[in-house]
Amino acid sequence: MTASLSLGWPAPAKLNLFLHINGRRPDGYHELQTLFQFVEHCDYLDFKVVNKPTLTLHSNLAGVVADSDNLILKAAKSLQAHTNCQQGAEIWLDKRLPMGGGLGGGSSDAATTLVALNQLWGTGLPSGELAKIGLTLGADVPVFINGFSAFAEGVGEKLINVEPTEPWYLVLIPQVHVSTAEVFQDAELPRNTPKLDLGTLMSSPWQNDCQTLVAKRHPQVAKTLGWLLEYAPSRMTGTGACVFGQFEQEHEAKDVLAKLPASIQGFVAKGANISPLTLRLAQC
Ligand SMILES: C[C@@](CO)(OP(=O)(O)O)[C@H](O)COP(=O)(O)OP(=O)(O)OC[C@H]1O[C@@H](n2ccc(N)nc2=O)[C@H](O)[C@@H]1O
Ligand SMILES: Nc1ncnc2c1ncn2[C@@H]1O[C@H](COP(=O)(O)OP(=O)(O)O)[C@@H](O)[C@H]1O
Repeated sequence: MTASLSLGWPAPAKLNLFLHINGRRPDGYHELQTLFQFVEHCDYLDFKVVNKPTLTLHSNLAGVVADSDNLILKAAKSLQAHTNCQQGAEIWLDKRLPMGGGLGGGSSDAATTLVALNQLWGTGLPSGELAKIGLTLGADVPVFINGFSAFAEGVGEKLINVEPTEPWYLVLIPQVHVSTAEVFQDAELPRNTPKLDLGTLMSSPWQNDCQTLVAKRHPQVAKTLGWLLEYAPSRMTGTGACVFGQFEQEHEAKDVLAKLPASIQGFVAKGANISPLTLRLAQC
């Protein structure tokens, strides 16, 4: 290990505890009201700062690094461009979160890269500036930079910190890919949930406006959600495909995980209002 190696930067998953679609903007994007909470199940990134502006990414999953569109490299390049930074980095990604499952892993990796390199390069951008850069990479990046559970409006960039309870979750991963773009293009997607104030939303039953449609288009999602609903209040996160059930105690969630048919994968993790990324940054 050398002094320039900085290890164990977490990139947590998020859940959308509710997700309402309030309308469609002229540019085609949808106006949302959603509640984000982190879960203590993370990708991990290690960084080695180098004194030239090269960026290299290694990963335990070959497919992740092969893609030059990788959000980690995009995030690092954007930070270099915004700050004129002449330093670079060698980055190692330990990918543990399923990709494209509505858990926000790619956005979280991007946020962790921005926060960590801003610290390690000494570029000193305030987190509001990092969030603006993050938003150009993905709608969910700002909430991961914000680092606190948040109610979000717009396309997800207007954030108000909130403190929902921190239950244990059993998250199930249906083996099907759900395209976010396809969900938002679907004619049957309900788009007219009225905008409500935060107090009303927090005290009303929580729902995901994409869930009925995604369950109809992807029987695997319907089957997995149906199974989980036998044991706990459960919903889909984001545009799917992952679903989560909520439990008061860790052992209750683990007992249900133990009953999971071999054909479905899942994990148990605690909800967290303070992001593990924020806690890691505080150690610097
Ligand atoms: C809806 C959420 C809730 O967390 O879904 P998940 O991705 O987590 O499942 C996110 O905000 C998703 O944000 P993000 O993941 O950045 O979306 P993108 O991949 O950029 O979106 C793919 C496509 O979906 C459509 N799209 C996306 C977000 C939005 N608010 N309105 C849209 O209409 C756009 O056509 C866009 O080109
Ligand atoms: N570092 C990354 N990790 C995961 N996905 C990435 C990454 N960089 C780019 N992507 C792309 O982003 C897409 C969305 O990934 P992810 O954030 O995990 O899902 P979701 O938006 O459904 O929560 C992936 O299908 C992949 O093509």
